[in-house]
Amino acid sequence: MTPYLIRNVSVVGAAPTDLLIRDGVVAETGSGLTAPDAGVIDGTGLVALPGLVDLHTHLREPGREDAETVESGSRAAALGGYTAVCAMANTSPVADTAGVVEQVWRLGREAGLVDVQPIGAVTVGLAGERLAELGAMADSAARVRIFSDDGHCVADPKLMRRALEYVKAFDGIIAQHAEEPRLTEGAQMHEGEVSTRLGLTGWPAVAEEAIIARDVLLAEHVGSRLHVCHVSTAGSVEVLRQAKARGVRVTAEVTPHHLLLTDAKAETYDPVYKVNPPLRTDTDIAALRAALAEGVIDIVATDHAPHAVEDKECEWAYARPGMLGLETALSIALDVLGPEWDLIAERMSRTPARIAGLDSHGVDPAPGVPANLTLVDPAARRVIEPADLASRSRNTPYARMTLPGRIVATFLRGEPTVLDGKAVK
Ligand SMILES: NC(=O)N[C@@H](CC(=O)O)C(=O)O
Repeated sequence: MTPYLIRNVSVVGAAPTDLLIRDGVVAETGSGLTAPDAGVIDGTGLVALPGLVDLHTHLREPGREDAETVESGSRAAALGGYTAVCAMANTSPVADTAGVVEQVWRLGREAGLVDVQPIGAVTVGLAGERLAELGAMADSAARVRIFSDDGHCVADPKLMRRALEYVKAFDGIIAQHAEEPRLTEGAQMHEGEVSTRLGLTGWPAVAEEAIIARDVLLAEHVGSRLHVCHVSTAGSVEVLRQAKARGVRVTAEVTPHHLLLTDAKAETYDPVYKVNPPLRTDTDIAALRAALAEGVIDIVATDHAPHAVEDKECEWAYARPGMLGLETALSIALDVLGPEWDLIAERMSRTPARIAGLDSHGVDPAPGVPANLTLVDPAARRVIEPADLASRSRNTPYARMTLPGRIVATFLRGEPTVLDGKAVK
């Protein structure tokens, strides 16, 4: 394993230092380090962050390998500065058995570009009718701790209660896609002034807020851990704020796109902007940004949702919801939060690693720490070209936008997965 000496790099925004990476760990830090056998990276002007951790990634394998594979999604993740991703269960077949989660976990190991931690389905086939084999998935080689029917809401309150109770035995988490299905029947976009003008059926904020309110009460009642996926409204933030103040064991994520883009994008009728939950309003964005800074929202998660061209480049009503996120998330965070490195490390690495129980991730580079880290050039600006993305899909909402920041290198257990901004394998 080649050692690497990163010279003069700022670790999470601190004064520049050298970092020696050897045998999978950060071996030494300090100024003027020497290591004749090491590859040298000039870190001047660069920021080293603990490798990013995504709690919400759709890798599409098994079943839709035309849209993404574990390998292509892992490569996209590494290029985005990630060293670990949690793979959502809405594959085909659904990841609702030990066999499927082990398959995804093994494919992640074979790709070797990021740690792939499978998320198991809560209900069989995501159908919302009976619990999947949560215990078998937890006991499998994949050691599943997070369960989610993401893409679907666990709408039945009794089933949600049972799921929360079941995972409590191993300190597991139910990650809820908060969407009351009766309130979003036929929904195409956020319910508001723009949907009224365009004549598209609306997805009201209350459909999300009602489920979060119910679920924090259920989690409180049974004393279990709840995670709320892709929070998108100001009202949801208030429900979460109250729950956290009461000590409910709830964590929440926001996506980069919900921090930046509004429902006004629907006026283009370009389905690249169709997503679940839908893009909301400026008021929601302001509340989400404040909640993220405060910690009412714990983390940024991408909800990277690759879709094949035929599922996306069609009429708005027929297009699948979802957009790419892994290769642009850090740039959007930098754009939205500014160079707040400690906050970025907290929300995109340390806290998601802690929630997911990925102990070797989310730790700031320091002597003896596993070398899972990424190097960012904050001064760089890049134009997003969909054709240049490593994802098999092209549905980025940031096409041809100029975004700040570039991932220069990523290391997974001391091995570079990205060097000079390019994937190593
Ligand atoms: N977030 C999305 O818009 N899409 C997700 C699932 C979902 O949450 O609908 C997907 O799997 O494509």
